[in-house]
Amino acid sequence: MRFGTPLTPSALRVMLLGSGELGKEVVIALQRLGCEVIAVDRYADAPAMQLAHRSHVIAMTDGAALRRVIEAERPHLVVPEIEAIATDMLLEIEAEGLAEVIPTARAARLTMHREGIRRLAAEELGLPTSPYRFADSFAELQAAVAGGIGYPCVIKPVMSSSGKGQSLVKSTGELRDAWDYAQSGGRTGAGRVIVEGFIEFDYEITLLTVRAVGKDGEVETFFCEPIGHRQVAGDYVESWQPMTMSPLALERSREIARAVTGNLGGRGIFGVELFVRGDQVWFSEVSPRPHDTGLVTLCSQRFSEFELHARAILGLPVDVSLRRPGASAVIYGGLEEKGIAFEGVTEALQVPESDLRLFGKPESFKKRRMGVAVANADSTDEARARAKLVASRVIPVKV
Ligand SMILES: Nc1ncnc2c1ncn2[C@@H]1O[C@H](COP(=O)(O)OP(=O)(O)OP(=O)(O)O)[C@@H](O)[C@H]1O
Ligand SMILES: NCC(=O)N[C@@H]1O[C@H](COP(=O)([O-])[O-])[C@@H](O)[C@H]1O
Ligand SMILES: [Mg+2]
Repeated sequence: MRFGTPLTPSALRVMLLGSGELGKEVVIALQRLGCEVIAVDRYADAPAMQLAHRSHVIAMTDGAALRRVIEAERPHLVVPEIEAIATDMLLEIEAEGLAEVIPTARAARLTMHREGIRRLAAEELGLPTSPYRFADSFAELQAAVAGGIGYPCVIKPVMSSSGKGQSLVKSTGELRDAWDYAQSGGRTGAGRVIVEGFIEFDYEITLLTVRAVGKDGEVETFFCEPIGHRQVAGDYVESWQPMTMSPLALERSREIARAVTGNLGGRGIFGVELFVRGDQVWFSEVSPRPHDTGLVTLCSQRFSEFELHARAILGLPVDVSLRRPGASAVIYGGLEEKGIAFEGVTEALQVPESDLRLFGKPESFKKRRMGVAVANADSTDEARARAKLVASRVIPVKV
């Protein structure tokens, strides 16, 4: 990769498809390494757009619109930041050599859709997963549950994230509402759902896995320390690193992560989501990009997951070492308002070893993630208490 000067013909141009809080940190990391960054998303003034050299608002699921913006900007690298993108067009763009897609267009296509990644993991790679079926109608959903998945089960749109459209269903009476919610709650509208058998896990982790060029010039796999996290209604509320695991569970987690990221290929960071009970490990899903639970690495690692992503995609060496135990806690909007303000920031940052990100999203929703608190301590328990205290002191208010 040749590093140049932004806004001149020598620039190394990187286009982000998706410009949320995760992309914002990637932009910072890329710009520190002298890249020219173009941010794209479905709405104006998205967090990463507020920093990028240029930005574009398009429907990223519209292939023609995606091609137009890539042809106009001619980025060297195209970096998906969200799953809802016209990934068939990314395959074409990669095949034509128009731009390099991170980590690969195939990885973006398989993971945008729960069916693609689930069939790859369970049916091709033979990895342990929850039992699952797909359904295109309420009748098919009923048949899938009656035909073996049973209760409790989890129902999700095939294209969604952060728990959007997801329900935990405990009995037949709740099935209709779950179907309706999956039809209205996904990121790209109605359609197919996955129904998964519920895994009674002891805990769940994200294993950040980096594919980056190693000492001998070949792509190697690096594992960050596991991240523990807690989810409410399918959305992450807090995470911590390192998560203590049995040696066997950690080894199995790494084997699964190596298998799935090795198949997806390319360079970059992957968030491999795993459920753990005792020494047993199940693959849940994978993001071929930074992961929300990995926000904790802003304080816990030598290089955050965003810096690691930037380094890996630019072909630079990585260092995945932990710096100090840390934790993150989400700050929700709590309000349905545009241009909200935040009170209590001074008090929040009086908590020892703490820090804060306010993402700058132009509009708040009750359950929209608007910021995150991070904190370090000697132990993850103490770091969690600190991060939660910081988050609780930040109060979103209407202006
Ligand atoms: N089959 C399952 N058994 C038990 N818990 C589950 C199952 N599927 C999902 N969950 C719970 O719901 C959470 C969110 O599920 P999942 O990761 O599939 O959704 P998502 O919308 O892709 O979330 P994100 O985008 O934040 O990763 C999981 O982290 C887990 O806590
Ligand atoms: N679990 C995936 C995830 O956390 N993605 C992050 O949330 C943003 C969308 O937020 P929004 O829905 O508030 O616009 C995405 O752009 C990405 O940064
Ligand atoms: Mg998930």
